[in-house]
Amino acid sequence: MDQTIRSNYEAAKALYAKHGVDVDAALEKLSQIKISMHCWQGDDVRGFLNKDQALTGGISVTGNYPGAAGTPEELRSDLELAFSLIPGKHKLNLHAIYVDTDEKVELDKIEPKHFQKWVDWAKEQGLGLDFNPTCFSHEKSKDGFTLSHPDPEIRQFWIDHCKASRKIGAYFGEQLGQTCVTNVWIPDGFKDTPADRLAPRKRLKEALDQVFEEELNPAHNLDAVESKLFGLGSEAYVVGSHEFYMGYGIQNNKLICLDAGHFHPTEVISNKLSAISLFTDGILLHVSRPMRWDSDHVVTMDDELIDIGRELVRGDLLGKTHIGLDFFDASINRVAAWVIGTRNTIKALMRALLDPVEALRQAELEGDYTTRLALTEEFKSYPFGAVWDYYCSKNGVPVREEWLAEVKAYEQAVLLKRGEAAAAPVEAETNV
Ligand SMILES: C[C@H](O)[C@H](O)[C@@H](O)C(=O)CO
Ligand SMILES: [Mn+2]
Repeated sequence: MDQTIRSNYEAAKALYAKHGVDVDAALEKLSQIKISMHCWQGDDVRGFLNKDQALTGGISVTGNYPGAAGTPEELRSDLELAFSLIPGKHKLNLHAIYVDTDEKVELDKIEPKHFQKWVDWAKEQGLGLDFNPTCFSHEKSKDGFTLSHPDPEIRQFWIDHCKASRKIGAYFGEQLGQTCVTNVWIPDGFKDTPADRLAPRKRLKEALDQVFEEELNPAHNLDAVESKLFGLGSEAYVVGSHEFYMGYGIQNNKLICLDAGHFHPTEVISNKLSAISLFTDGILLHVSRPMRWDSDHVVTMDDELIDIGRELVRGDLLGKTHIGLDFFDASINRVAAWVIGTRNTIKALMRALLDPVEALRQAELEGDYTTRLALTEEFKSYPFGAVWDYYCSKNGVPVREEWLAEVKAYEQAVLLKRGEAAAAPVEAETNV
């Protein structure tokens, strides 16, 4: 290891130790945290099942940066580069549309065998896998409803798809020896004020009961449910709202998924963690960055990311929280997007682990809010960068912005040589 990195680390360690922070122990803890990196940043949420199908479901990717992955091999190659630039061993989060098979298979008929190549690859790479049914970008979701659709046949199609997805999740967990989280998110909702808010929610509740009917080994698969406030074309009403899934998750022992972009603009998920943790065995996060709306910008080191890290550490929630990422930006190099967002998430957790939590708690208990604020502010300029450099170097990944040269070289050698079709911009869809 570079001598400057080591000596900067030693100096930083001594400073943190003055406030009772054991930096080596913090890094050991950090190395145990897995981030579930989402595959869909690599190809603008297209997948390989119906590649020509427009992205629907009220989500949107904008930008036309060249080099989007067009095949599973390309996506895996891009992921390998991204993971090689991120410290630690992590997980990959797959969506059902990322099937890797020559067979023409429908969503309600997918099986573990259609994902075998992903499993083999994950084993080889030492990665865990998470999973999601894809209840959008499909002919049967074109009018904006899936599990809560009034037509029982269409509803059944999506129920069968979600059931099939859970079995794939369980297969991932069993094969890889790491629990898979299978997260159900559906776009169902109305553009304008509904006449009946209750009926679709009743249908969704009943559909979910069928989806989760079969008991699966929780060591292999854990189910999660993800709420949303609104989407493009579902501005007035979303069937699977936060209150709906809070109730469903708590009543049925499902992980509640909190996506940072799925709430009112002044609402933050960091402030929900401690409350939800008191009533559930586990939580799933979709760390994202909303800008004015659920825009899924790449995660940066903003106040909310720092607060999410703090809440997980201070509430001792790391053991029960599954940390997933959810952003998709097609206006910048997609591998860089993964690296920036994932490194930031890990770095925010490291910063939280380096906070003088005991001293802050003590000050708060004593009503000494002056000390609480003073320490919090001073720690913002403590040398966490030196600790981060050491952690990256120790984990054999590039220090500071050195990773960018590798991404740029890959862009020249690989990404820019890919077909133009793969890089065409994806337009926003609206349910009209
Ligand atoms: C592609 C994801 O499943 C999707 O982004 C979902 O998690 C979501 O957040 C929709 O807004
Ligand atoms: Mn999400």
